[in-house]
Parts: sequence; C-alpha cells; structure tokens
Amino acid sequence: MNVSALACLKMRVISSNWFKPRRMDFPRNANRNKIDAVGVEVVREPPAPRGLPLVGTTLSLLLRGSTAQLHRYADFRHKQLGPVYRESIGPVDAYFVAEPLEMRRVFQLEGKHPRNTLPEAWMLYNELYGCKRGLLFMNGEEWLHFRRIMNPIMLRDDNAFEEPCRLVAADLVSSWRQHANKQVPRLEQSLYQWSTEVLVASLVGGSKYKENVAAIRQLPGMQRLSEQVRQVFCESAKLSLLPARLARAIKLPAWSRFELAVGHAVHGASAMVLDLLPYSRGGDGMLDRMLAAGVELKDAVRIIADLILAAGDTSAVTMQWTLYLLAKNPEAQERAYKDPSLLRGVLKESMRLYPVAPFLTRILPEESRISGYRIPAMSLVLLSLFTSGRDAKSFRDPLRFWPERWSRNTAQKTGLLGVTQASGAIPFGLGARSCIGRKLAETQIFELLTQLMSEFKIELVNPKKEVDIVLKMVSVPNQPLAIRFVPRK
Ligand code: HEM
Repeated sequence: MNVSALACLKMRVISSNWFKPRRMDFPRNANRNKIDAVGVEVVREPPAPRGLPLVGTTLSLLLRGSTAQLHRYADFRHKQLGPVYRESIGPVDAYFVAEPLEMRRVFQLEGKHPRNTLPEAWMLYNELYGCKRGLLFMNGEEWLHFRRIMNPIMLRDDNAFEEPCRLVAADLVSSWRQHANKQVPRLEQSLYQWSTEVLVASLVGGSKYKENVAAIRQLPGMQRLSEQVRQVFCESAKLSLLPARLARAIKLPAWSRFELAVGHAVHGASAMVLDLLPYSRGGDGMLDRMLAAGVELKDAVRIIADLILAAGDTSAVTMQWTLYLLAKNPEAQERAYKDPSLLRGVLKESMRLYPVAPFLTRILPEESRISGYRIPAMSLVLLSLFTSGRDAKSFRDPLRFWPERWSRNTAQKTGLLGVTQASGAIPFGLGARSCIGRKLAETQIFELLTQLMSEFKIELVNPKKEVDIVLKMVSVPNQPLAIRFVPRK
C-alpha cells in the first residue's frame, strides 16, 4: 500500500481523520441557483443532505455502519441525492461523484500535477521522521519527473513481467497442493507473500530470479518482508478510525504499533532493494532499468520500497475477492476453466464488484463544473467506484458476476456484451496519476489464476455464508475467506 497507493492506496480510503478540515466556502443550502451579471450562466450548487444542528449527518453515518461502511453510506446518498452530491463527513467536506462520464471529466480537470489524498497517519509519520517516500507520496515536479521515468519501465508492453509472475505463482500453487481438499491455511498471509515475491522477482527480472531464487529466499529480510507489509495495513486500518495527531499526542498504543510497523516495513523494504542489487545486475528487471534510466540509487530505494508496500494489499485483496467470486459462482468458474480467455472478464468483474479502493480522490486545482454543479478550486472530489461499478445504467444485471459481459459484441455501442459505460468501473483510476502497478498486478493475477484453475476447482468451505466488504483502508472481506482447492484429476 490503496500504502495506495500505499494505496494504491489506498488512499483511497477515506475515514474521518483523513483530511484536514477545510473552510466551508459556500452556503450549505443545496441547489441554490446563481445567475451571473448578464443573466446567462446558471450555476447550481450540488445537493447536500440535511443534517442535525452541531452533529450534521454524523448520526446517519454511524447508523449505517460508520466509516467501515462508507461505500454503502455513499451509495445510499447517491440513491437519495443523485450522481453528484456534497457532504461533510466529520471535518471533511467532499463532493461525491458516481456518474461515469463526469468521473472521466474529473481526470481531465486534475491539472498537470494531479493531487489525491493520503491517510493522515502516513503523512504524519513522514513528517515526524523526515521520510522521503516514493511516487505515492510525491507531488508537483518531483512526482512528474519520476513518474515519467517509471511509466515506460512499469507500463511497458513487452511481457517482461510474465516470467517472474509465472515462477512465483508456480511456487504458491505447489505449496497449496499439499492442502488439496482442505481449507487453505493462512490464505491472506500466503497472498501477501505472493505479491511481495512477485515484486522482488520483477525487480531482478525473470531469468536472474530463476538463477538466484534460492539465494534470494535466504536473504535476511526476505522471510519477514511480506509480514511487515501486512502489519502496516493491519495497523493503518486500526488507526484510520482515529485522528492520528491526537492518537500520537495521547500516546495511544495504536499509534506506537503503527509507527513500529511502518518503520519495520520501510526499512525492511529499503534494505531488501540494496540486498537485491548483486542479483539484478545484467538482468532485465525493474531495478536495473531504473538505474540505467539515471535514477540515483537512493531514489530507486525509496520508490521501490513504496512499490513493495503498494503492491502488498492491493493484489492480495483483489485475489481474495476473485477466488471468492469464482467459488461462489461454480458455473462461471467452469466456463472460465474451459475458455481461459474469459479470465480477463473474471478479473474485471471482481474489481468492478469489489474495488480495492472504493473511492478515488482528487483535489481539483481550479474552480470546475461537474454535471453543471460548481466545484470550488481546491475541493476534494471523491469518485464513488463502489456505486458506479454496481449501477444498472452502466452494467446490465449489475450485481451478477458475469465475466462474459466484457466479451466483444459489436451490437453494443461500447463493443462489450453487458457493458453500457465501461468507465463506471475504473479500479486502477485513470489519467496521469493512475495506478503504475496495473500491468504487473494484472499479469500476476492472470498467472496465478491460470495455473490454479487448470489444476483445481475453487470451492467455498461454507457456501451459504455471505462475505461482504468492510473498509479497512481498502475493501477487505469482513471475515477470513474459507476456501479449498479440489484437484480436477
Ligand atoms: C489489483 C491490484 C491493484 C489495484 C486495484 C490498484 C489500484 C490503485 C489505485 C486506485 C490507485 C490510485 C489511482 C488514482 O488515484 O487515479 C493506485 C495508485 C498506485 N499504485 Fe496501484 N493498484 C494495484 C496494484 C499495484 C501494484 C502491484 C503496485 C506496485 C507494483 C501499485 C503501485 C501503485 C502506485 C505507486 C500508485 C501511485 C501512483 C502515483 O501516484 O503516481 N499498485 N493503485
């Protein structure tokens, strides 16, 4: 990690302590029309829910499950107020947008140096420790400089991620073979380990990783790294319900645990990059390519350390939702087994229904119009991906897990069988600041699914038990997934 980037962070997540309070810069009454001097332009204010004196709408949010269910709360508000509305949640004043074309427009309005928001605790940590971090935390010219270097390295089209992803997936599937027919133990931990190893393998490149896999696994920090990354997410999630500065000021154990977890993960990941140097030289991995592109080692270390964090929860959690959906829908699973080209649709459906980041955030630099509503400069805009991904206007039979909906069909305007507006589902974001790990994430999930499904059926241990989203920084299952893999032969 939405540390989304570290979070991709993941950031994505909003809780009441995420943002600093902003001055209310226009009156609260919704839909107040304004006419300019020549009587031409009608500027509307977005609708806003009515709140109680002093507490505003906090009570409604609490009754609907608090910030752990913010995606459902925003969904309820969209149904009540429409695809664009404004609400203050705690100290945070935000504009929520769920209309696909208007969401696209937000990316056009984001400016040359797009800004999103990050959890207060992460920012506070960096401030206290004077930490210089990776892409997720950079802004302005520094971000643009490194992003331009990293784009061709990470979003390239030469299938360079395939071999590292294949090798790491083969190891995981082989470890799962020992537990065939039984509930997979420590599923979440194994998937964190898988995403961390995929990143390490991609850093050194497929052939170098193959040559040195035993030595790399023996590196002192390697065993601990995925657990350190997982801990950052566990501790960040706990802290996301409290104002971080207050938690620190009153010496809450949650802050100390968070500080410790981030310290371990950032140092562990940075040390790992240095340890990998001798193995990556002369290969085609990301690390060598970054250095060849002129990135100084100290910058490569901080950028990669954050990639390791950003990759951990996003890929691991997306894979959990994908396994859940396949197990819950055995017929769709059989169709995807028989026709592996459907796997693309499987992943798209999983991220549409269960977006790891249920909200994308942007701070728009200029005063803008969204759906005709005035959005003042420097406003926080939240794109409600949970709502837009489940909207019948964009997706036929929207709650159905239907991988074929993404198959080509020329009779449809979008060219896709069950999709009316594809930008209703943008799990990696759009535009210049969209997820830089997209290609790696897609490749690693395809590789693991391909190997797993060719050998096993994926089943739920308790098929009747419904699993739902809870927001803990990102959208995670509200209970540990109980899955088993049943050999096909
Ligand atoms: C299924 C897996 C993943 C999902 C759903 C995901 C999603 C996202 C989202 C929604 C954003 C913010 C985009 C925006 O604000 O427009 C983001 C940013 C980011 N992601 Fe991912 N991500 C995934 C995997 C990864 C992986 C594997 C890596 C690292 C290799 C990664 C690295 C990053 C970074 C560094 C950023 C910040 C980019 C910037 O600010 O320039 N992500 N991701």
